[in-house]
Amino acid sequence: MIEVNNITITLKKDTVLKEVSYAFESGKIYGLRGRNGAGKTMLLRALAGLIPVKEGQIKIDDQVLGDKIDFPPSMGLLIENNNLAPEFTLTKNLQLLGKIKKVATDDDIATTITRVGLDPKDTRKVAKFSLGMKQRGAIAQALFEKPMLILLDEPTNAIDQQGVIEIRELLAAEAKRGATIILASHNPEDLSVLADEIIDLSHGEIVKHA
Ligand SMILES: Nc1ncnc2c1ncn2[C@@H]1O[C@H](COP(=O)(O)OP(=O)(O)OP(=O)(O)O)[C@@H](O)[C@H]1O
Repeated sequence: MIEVNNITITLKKDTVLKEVSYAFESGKIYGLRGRNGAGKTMLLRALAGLIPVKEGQIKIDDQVLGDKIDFPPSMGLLIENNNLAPEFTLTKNLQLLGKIKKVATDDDIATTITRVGLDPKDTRKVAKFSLGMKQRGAIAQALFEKPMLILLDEPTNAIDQQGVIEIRELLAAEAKRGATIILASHNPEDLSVLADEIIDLSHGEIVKHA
């Protein structure tokens, strides 16, 4: 359970999130909707522990972000550009990242790469990947450790039509596993097909949710 309690975030005198409160449950997919600059990415960043929250509070399973924990302990993240090292294969990238937490086996890595529609045996460096392949790789990076909180900014960007259907199925399966998924998207179909709840943001405020 993730609780956002009345957070206000001001960056360089701009209020980028204003009195935002929401409760996110496990096993559900939440869609963030709103115009460019509405605050979707800022909310994802705050949830990821990437922006200090000075007004209000975010609790991850009763632990306050920035107090007992700096980051959600079990989190998969895809925000803006992918962070894959271009000079390595995707498998090598995930193996290197996996060394920090040591929760994913080589089998988990291969399975996740297959699930995003790529080949775990591909010997090409990520630098040689197409845009859509890089995006699939970034989704694999967000999912390979089976995180309980998955934060995704525009996950289906650059992915071909058939791939979008596959990625949606994959995310639905992750929610079924029990993960909480919060995604920002400009694709109305991503939101209507995937989201259990849609949260509308405008000028940093939640204006509606359904
Ligand atoms: N580093 C920063 N410092 C100050 N303000 C910022 C910074 N980054 C973003 N902002 C501001 O925060 C507000 C919210 O931006 P955010 O990136 O969350 O919007 P968004 O809803 O994700 O938009 P988009 O649909 O374009 O991705 C915007 O007004 C933006 O100008």
